[in-house]
Amino acid sequence: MSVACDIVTQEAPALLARAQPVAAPGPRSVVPSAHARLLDSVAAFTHHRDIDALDHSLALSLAELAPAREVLLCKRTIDGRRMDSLVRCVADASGGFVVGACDPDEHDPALQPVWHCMDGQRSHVEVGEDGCHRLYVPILHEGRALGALQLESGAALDGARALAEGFARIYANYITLLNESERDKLTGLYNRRTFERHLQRMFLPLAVARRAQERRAAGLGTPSVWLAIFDIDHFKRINDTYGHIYGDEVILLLAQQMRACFRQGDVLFRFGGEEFVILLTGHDEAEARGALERFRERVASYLFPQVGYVTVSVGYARAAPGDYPESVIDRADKALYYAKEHGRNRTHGYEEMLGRGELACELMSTGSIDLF
Ligand SMILES: Nc1nc2c(ncn2[C@@H]2O[C@H](COP(=O)(O)OP(=O)(O)OP(=O)(O)O)[C@@H](O)[C@H]2O)c(=O)[nH]1
Repeated sequence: MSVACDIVTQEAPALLARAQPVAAPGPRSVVPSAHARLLDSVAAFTHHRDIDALDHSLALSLAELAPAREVLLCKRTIDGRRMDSLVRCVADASGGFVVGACDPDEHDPALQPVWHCMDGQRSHVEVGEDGCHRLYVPILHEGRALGALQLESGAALDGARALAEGFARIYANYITLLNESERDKLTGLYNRRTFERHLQRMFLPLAVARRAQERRAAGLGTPSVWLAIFDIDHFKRINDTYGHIYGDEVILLLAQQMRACFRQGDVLFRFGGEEFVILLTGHDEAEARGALERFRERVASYLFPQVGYVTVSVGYARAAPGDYPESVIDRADKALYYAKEHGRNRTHGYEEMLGRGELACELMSTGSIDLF
């Protein structure tokens, strides 16, 4: 089986270095015992505080210890309806391993057995007609499948089953803790420190190719990535009038409106306070603007308990491959500032405003333009 992968450049070299085979076994007393190797692997992968690095390390540890010529680690979204991420670790010709992150496609027939393993929540071994042995192990937490592992080998993998199940249990506990650290506690949206990783993911070549393919099938052009920033208008007044508990409830309900309004592939963040960010794709500026305007109107017509009607101002900008996260945030922020300055409850795009010459004039008159 083969699943196309983008190699993640930051992590792979370090992991590859660790994956090189030992040249020759030394005297028996210095060869680490199986237990010591196992503990070493667990210590190595639970050392990571970054989820991508953790996923790579788990796949590599299993490939080395099982041993397996290929390990897939597939995870699904919190609502369980889509695949969220896929990591593939595969043996290369030199005896080492290559680890890469992929853009998962739940319709890919090669991934159906992994998907079924999550639904079935049971591990099992299969031997294919090609003589290939495959072990499937779900990653379970509190009765829910967070994802699944697939190990592939030319030899029987029954002996690796307990090992993979044990790793899956440790991983489930650990990833739950890490997930909590990546989410905003009040809303459950991603927090700011995950933004850079999500922005990079939007530009993985396979993610771009897949979006382009979906769009072509729908008769549309290749989409761009857009970053939008929302800010609740006069939120201080809400807090001052109704108290912080009602203020928090507005934030919570706004996050629910975001989830209900945007598409599955769009990524939602709370950056802090009453500031929210969305990474969304749109075929052109009009499409991105349309999605954001729908959201703004939806919020404006929603009756918040006790507080009444609340509005948001929106600024957005196009994100290009290689953009520094701070630069694209800064562009969207300038458009948001313009929306705030021109009456609030409005949506403005950085490029559209630059095109009309509005933003440059505005920023020069307020003295906030960056010349360098
Ligand atoms: N309830 C609640 N309030 C928060 C939270 N984080 C920030 N705030 C409050 O949000 C308010 C933001 O006020 P400002 O930055 O003056 O902005 P604003 O009143 O929304 O005005 P504009 O943005 O100009 O429309 C402050 O009163 C903060 O104390 C939070 O997590 N919960």
